[in-house]
Amino acid sequence: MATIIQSENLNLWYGDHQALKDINLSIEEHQITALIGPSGCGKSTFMKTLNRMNDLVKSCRIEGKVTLNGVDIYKDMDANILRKRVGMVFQKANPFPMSIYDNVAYGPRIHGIRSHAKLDEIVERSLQQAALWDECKDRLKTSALGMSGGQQQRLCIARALAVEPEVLLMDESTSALDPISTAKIEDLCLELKKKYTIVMVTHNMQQANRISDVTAFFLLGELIEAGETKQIFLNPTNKKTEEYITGRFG
Ligand SMILES: Nc1ncnc2c1ncn2[C@@H]1O[C@H](COP(=O)(O)OP(=O)(O)OP(=O)(O)O)[C@@H](O)[C@H]1O
Repeated sequence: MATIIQSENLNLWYGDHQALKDINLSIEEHQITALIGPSGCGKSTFMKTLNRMNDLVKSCRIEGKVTLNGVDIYKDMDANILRKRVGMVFQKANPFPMSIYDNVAYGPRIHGIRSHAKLDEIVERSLQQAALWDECKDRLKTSALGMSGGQQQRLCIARALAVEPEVLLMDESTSALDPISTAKIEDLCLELKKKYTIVMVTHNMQQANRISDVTAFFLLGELIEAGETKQIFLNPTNKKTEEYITGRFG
């Protein structure tokens, strides 16, 4: 197993508020890493440091290091290249107000792909990978906004996959979905990890337990404990982790 992303002594402030405190965490290739913890503990903030989404927040200041395959993403990597390699899917599906096809072709077009044949191929491959092709192959030119919530979220996954990232960040990507759509996305994640590395924020303990390989528990900006999911859920080292996963707070 190889480490793909590593955070080293990572500290982050929004103005005077320190939202991340000395986070050291390795993300392993082809694994699903779940970030858990109560609201406001820094899970999303940490995840956003992995593709520099916090660059967009003016008050945000970062110290420490995040590396992608050993390269410092804050010092030695262009943010656009980084975001192509580390894609993101948000809590609420956010398809662009355009056709299904154009949503998926959007990223590849931005990265300079013009050939219709090539774009057709990418759109089909990405929708296949997102387990959406069969449901929408006959309506590719219709608006993405006419899809169900679960379909829209899988479309956002297809859009992220279209630029062939290495890592997929998923920020509570099933929290707005019904159980059937959630199960579809969970199955999809298990399939996708063969090719990609997935980091997900989830409030759903069963979900973390069901599909992740590694679980990291955050509390008040600190990484309390990270380890193999089975161990974290069956035999956590830290009392606070145990209290959280058994629902005693949060
Ligand atoms: N853009 C921002 N500007 C200022 N403070 C922020 C910003 N984003 C997050 N924070 C603060 O940083 C802390 C961590 O927030 P973050 O969203 O990372 O938590 P979280 O664990 O993902 O929470 P939730 O589970 O509710 O999404 C919180 O105190 C939050 O108010």
